[in-house]
Amino acid sequence: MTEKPVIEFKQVSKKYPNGTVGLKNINLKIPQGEFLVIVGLSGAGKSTLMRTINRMHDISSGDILIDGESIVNLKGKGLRQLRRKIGMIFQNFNLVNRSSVQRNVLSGRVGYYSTWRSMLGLFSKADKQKAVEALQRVGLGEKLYTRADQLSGGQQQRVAIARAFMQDPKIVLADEPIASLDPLTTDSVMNDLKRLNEEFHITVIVNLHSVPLARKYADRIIGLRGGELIYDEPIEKVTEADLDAIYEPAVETKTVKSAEGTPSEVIS
Ligand SMILES: Nc1ncnc2c1ncn2[C@@H]1O[C@H](COP(=O)(O)OP(=O)(O)OP(=O)(O)O)[C@@H](O)[C@H]1O
Repeated sequence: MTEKPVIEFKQVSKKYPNGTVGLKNINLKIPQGEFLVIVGLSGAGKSTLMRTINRMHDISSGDILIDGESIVNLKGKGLRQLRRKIGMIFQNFNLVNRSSVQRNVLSGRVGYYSTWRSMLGLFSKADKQKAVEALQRVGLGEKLYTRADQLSGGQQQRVAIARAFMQDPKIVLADEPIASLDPLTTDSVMNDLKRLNEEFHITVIVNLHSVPLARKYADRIIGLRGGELIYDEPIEKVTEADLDAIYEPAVETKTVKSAEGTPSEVIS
């Protein structure tokens, strides 16, 4: 990789307070503008890995660099600035149901306002216009004044994408963004994410259970198992057999391609 990574994991491990291993010695470099899909069985550590990037989870050892700077000890203003440049999309959308679509989308902007201004909803004219454009970008321009809970699941997720876009993020993390959606809606949500990635060079990291979708949208696929990085390949090199191996039940010794392309033994 010649481009400087926007995100770098250096020997990152995470143990939860109850002793469960979330991540084990992860080394990973993600360049700006990549569409990275994380796959793996349930409990493999996909959400944990994603949530260490915006410090929703703290790590136990190692280091995580964003734009070349360690984020693991950030506090206060530094942490707020980090989170401002990282948008997050959740499986269950995380909208304020009783608020309008406009208010939900504008809330993506709160990192740029003082607490009292954002609590009073005192957003600038420019940001209100930006919200309209963000909604138009996801095909929901006419829903500005609709209450969030009057939208379908797919529409709610697209509002969440518009909200993330309002942050002017460098990175968008999408944690199983399509798990609650039907197949048709799934494509529109994935296409919205891909557009953000391609038009604005935003780094997008998505956790997916669907192998066909991972193949369709990813620039690169990484696989986790038991908190370990067991697979890391650009999409051109990904084979069905590789993906099958990642998804085989964790009962026996497997050989899976490693980041360097050399086979490594994985004992589950
Ligand atoms: N807050 C927590 N406390 C203790 N253990 C946790 C916590 N969150 C996750 N774990 C454990 O850490 C491991 C990794 O979980 P994680 O949610 O990252 O997996 P995942 O690959 O995202 O799974 P899924 O696809 O089911 O969402 C699992 O064994 C899980 O039970």
